[in-house]
Amino acid sequence: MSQPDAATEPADAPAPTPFHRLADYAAIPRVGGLALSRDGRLVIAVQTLDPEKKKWVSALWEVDPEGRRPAHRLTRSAPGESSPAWAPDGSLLFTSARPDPEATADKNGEPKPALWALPPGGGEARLVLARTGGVAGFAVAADSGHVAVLASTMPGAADAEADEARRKERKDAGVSAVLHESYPVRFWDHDLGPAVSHVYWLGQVPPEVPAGTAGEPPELRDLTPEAGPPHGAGDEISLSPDGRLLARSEDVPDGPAGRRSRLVLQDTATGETRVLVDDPLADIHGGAFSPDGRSLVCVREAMSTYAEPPDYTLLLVDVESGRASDLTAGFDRWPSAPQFSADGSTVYFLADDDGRHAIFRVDLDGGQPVRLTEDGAYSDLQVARDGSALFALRSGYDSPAVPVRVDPTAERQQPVVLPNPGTIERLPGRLEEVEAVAADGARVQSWLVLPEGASADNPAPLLLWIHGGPLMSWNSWSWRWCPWVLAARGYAVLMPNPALSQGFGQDFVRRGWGEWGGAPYTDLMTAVDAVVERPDIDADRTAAMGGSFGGYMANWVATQTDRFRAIVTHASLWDLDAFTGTTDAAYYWEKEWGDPLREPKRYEQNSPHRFADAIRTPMLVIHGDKDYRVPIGEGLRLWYDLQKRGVPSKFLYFPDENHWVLTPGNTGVWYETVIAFLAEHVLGEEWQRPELV
Ligand SMILES: CSCC[C@H](NC(C)=O)C(=O)N[C@@H](C)C(=O)N[C@@H](CO)C(=O)O
Repeated sequence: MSQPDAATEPADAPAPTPFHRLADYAAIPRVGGLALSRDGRLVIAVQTLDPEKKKWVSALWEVDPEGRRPAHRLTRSAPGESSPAWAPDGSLLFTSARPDPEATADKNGEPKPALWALPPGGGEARLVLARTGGVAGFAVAADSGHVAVLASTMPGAADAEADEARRKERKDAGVSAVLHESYPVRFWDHDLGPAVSHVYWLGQVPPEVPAGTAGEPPELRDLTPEAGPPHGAGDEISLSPDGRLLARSEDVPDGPAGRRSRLVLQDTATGETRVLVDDPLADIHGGAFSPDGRSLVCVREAMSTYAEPPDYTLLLVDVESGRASDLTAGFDRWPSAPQFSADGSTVYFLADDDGRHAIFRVDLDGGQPVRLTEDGAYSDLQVARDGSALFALRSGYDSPAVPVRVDPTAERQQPVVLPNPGTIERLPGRLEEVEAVAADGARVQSWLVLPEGASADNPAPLLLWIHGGPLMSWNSWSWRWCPWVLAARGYAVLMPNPALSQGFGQDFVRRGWGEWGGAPYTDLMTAVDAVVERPDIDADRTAAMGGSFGGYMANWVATQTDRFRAIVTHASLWDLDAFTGTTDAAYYWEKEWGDPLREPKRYEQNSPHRFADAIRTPMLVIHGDKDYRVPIGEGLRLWYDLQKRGVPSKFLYFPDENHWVLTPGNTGVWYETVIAFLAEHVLGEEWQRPELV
């Protein structure tokens, strides 16, 4: 089945949906962060294309929590606004790299995010705090309104002036080098050091000064003067409601080239610090205070070993004594993002469950967690202060993220969608949930997107999409991997959750632990086998695609079977040994794979590069040079190995994208190139080279 690509039709012909034309797709508003005030005002961050269509820019919009009035835009600036949080007086704090209208000169050079406040009654936002290295994040105390900020700081800089002077010294001397004495040295897409993150106490947001008057820069107190490489004071902070205590997850050395995180508590008046939860066998993070500030709930992530995958649970911690108890013992899912209820008697949290990312509730006085939502994937959970409602962002394959209201007392509910600028009116096809049974009896759940018109008379070509992680699952909307863009071009897209996927229990993860080429691969084939039996799917025209771990698996598929007509592999792992030594956090992988020198077995059995000679399927390799998670060496070596063997292949290389392709222009050519490659090999059409690459 082939459908005309609206992109090739006259530009003024109306497209049936925004997924038919990549320009329309890029222009869909994208809803991000959500924040609820104590008096029930709701704000979301919405990304739209800038006038030049070179980047997506985020602005803050107010949403009616009752769902009666349309959302309206609160902020407007070229660099955009993000990370909204309400202060108890009703002012709205956010970060933005917008210029300060009061500033006489731009001391900072390249604009960096600063802390801004919009007054309670609306009007002009004002600059609260700027730092040369930018404001990386902040926390507001729910009752007192005290503020703590995260800012990157040069070693030994006691104040903002010294920090600025040290940065200038390096710049003037043309020095960008960093001397490391600990592991790791990079994170995601940036180098670590020499500046590291510090936590500063701002206290109350200083009052506004009359227009035209130069206010004194606010006084900051460094709560973490000892913060050092590689990660400084971390990037996760929360304040007790009265602002007296600050909890943060702190990164500490754990064996040679290893790290783990622990929870520390600081007295914000004295800076005195004590370790609240430190477990040599676990990472501790995500601390949230109870409304009375006497307890904390946090996530304990039992570290994986060669034999066992990680496991997660929620800890309820007494702030005074540090005594911790397991709130979700026996719950065979991985809880995250916990929040107390308004009266402190319950904790709400999120967890992957059966192809969903649901909201759960667990009572402090015992009992098993209860699932509150039926379908969809939730994030940005907010608890109303009067206990009447929860607010969150909900997405799924039926919708991108939209703000919703959730009843805290109802189970397995469909939430109320609140008016917002990101709702999609029509999708180019339909969504089904399907399942298959593996040889060992395990159930393999999948999402199947079907294009309009797919039928026995007009069976759709099939794309197998393989998720990354691998410890995650297909359950939420992704703008980077949006199946509807392919459905609008006539493809069915199968998104299976094979062994190692989250939300199906610990045993389901164990099935694939250390054996990526085993059950995770055979589960995917089981899912494909079941779907190609359907009359509305064309079993002869299929392709496999994946990114990151999904790219690993796409490579593995290429070495194991010739059943697909094409393979697309993005940011993929090719040589597991080389990858483990060069990724930004080797310790994350070494636990599962073992020391590459002393325990080579798993590397040898599961590394696709060792089976390169078996590849016959045409491959599209995609990689970004700023990818420090799966470094570019993986893509380069894969490309070389394919070229040496004469495998029909193409390499879409992004010199300045990271693990993800994020700019509108590059996103457009990503989809264009993938669509052209699939059209050639799956649909048998002539190769059409995308114009701009
Ligand atoms: C919770 S999934 C594990 C994430 C993993 N973390 C580290 C420290 O390496 C990771 O980044 N895995 C990548 C190889 C990957 O597959 N990433 C996927 C999912 O995050 C992606 O789409 O980028």
